[in-house]
Amino acid sequence: MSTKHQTLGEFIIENQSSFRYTSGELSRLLNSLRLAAKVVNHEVNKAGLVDILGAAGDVNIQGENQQKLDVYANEIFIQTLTKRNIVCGIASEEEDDFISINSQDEKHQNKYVVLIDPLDGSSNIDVNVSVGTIFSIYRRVTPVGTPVTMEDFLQKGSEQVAAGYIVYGTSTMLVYTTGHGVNGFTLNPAIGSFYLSHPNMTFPESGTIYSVNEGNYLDFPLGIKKYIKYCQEEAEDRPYTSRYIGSLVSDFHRNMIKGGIYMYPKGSRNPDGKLRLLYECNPMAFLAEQAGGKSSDGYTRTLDVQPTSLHQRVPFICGSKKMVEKAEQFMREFGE
Ligand SMILES: O=P(O)(O)OC[C@H]1O[C@](O)(COP(=O)(O)O)[C@@H](O)[C@@H]1O
Ligand SMILES: [Mg+2]
Ligand SMILES: [Mg+2]
Repeated sequence: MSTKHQTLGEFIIENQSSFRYTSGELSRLLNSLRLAAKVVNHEVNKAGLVDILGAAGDVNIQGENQQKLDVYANEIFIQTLTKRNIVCGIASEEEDDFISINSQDEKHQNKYVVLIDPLDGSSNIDVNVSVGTIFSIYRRVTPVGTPVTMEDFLQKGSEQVAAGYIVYGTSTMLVYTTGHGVNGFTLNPAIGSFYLSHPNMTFPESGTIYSVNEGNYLDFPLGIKKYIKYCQEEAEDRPYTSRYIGSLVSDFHRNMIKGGIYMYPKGSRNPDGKLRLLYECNPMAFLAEQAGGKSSDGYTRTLDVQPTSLHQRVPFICGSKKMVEKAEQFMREFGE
């Protein structure tokens, strides 16, 4: 059967033997994320017709006004994973603390924890610009059958067993890795199935697209300012194009297909950067590296950063290998 006709469900089963652990549990977990993605996609597509736009009225632990779709997506992913007795713990951008889930089946103790950004690009929800969901999966480190602890979540990104995102855009795609390359699946809304549309996705080694919120330019470290000037005035392969959607998932997806770099540096408003290490930077860094790209905070490889808290933020540079290396060179030369 040509891969183009392969559904995500078939692909997961077929590739199960390549997983680090082959108990079928990770396959069931990925299938649950696939299901939750379809439910959220259904709601996203009719945003504007149903009462899902605007603020929900609460503020999350990040101090951000939660959007109704943030709350809805958060509930759908947590319910879907909890009801299926598939994970032993969940951490989410929209939850202050991690959720410990006891197995409903004595004989079967779950081994995986999931960290999610249920709705990425919240500022774009009300203006019909593409948004996403990001997930990161680890095998727990504490004994199976005992309640999960913070230790199970504060693992280095290099320990991820799987990571991915869903982009709710002109089409809805689910893109993920289990450490054996990156594959993209497009949802056929008429049938309600994801099909393998982008096998073995890879970052072009270099590109001419840079994605950064230049509105914060004055605040940027000198190294980043110099790199942006390099893109605009010095690079041999000019002209470069500035493209910034304001949804990490969408900017990353475009740059992975066309070649480019995404940057969210630190600045006076965000002394540690804005993006969250555990459920934004680590999963995107794992995908980037699996697709031949690169990711760091300007100095340290993102996946080597030892997490210290659930919602910690880090500076983030991610994309085509040569472009990230160039930006790192400017950071080493000019620093903060
Ligand atoms: O508006 P800014 O400061 O440029 O930030 C945009 C960035 O913040 C985010 O929206 C943060 O993610 P959330 O929407 O999940 O909070 C990223 O998707 C995006 O790249
Ligand atoms: Mg986000
Ligand atoms: Mg979010």
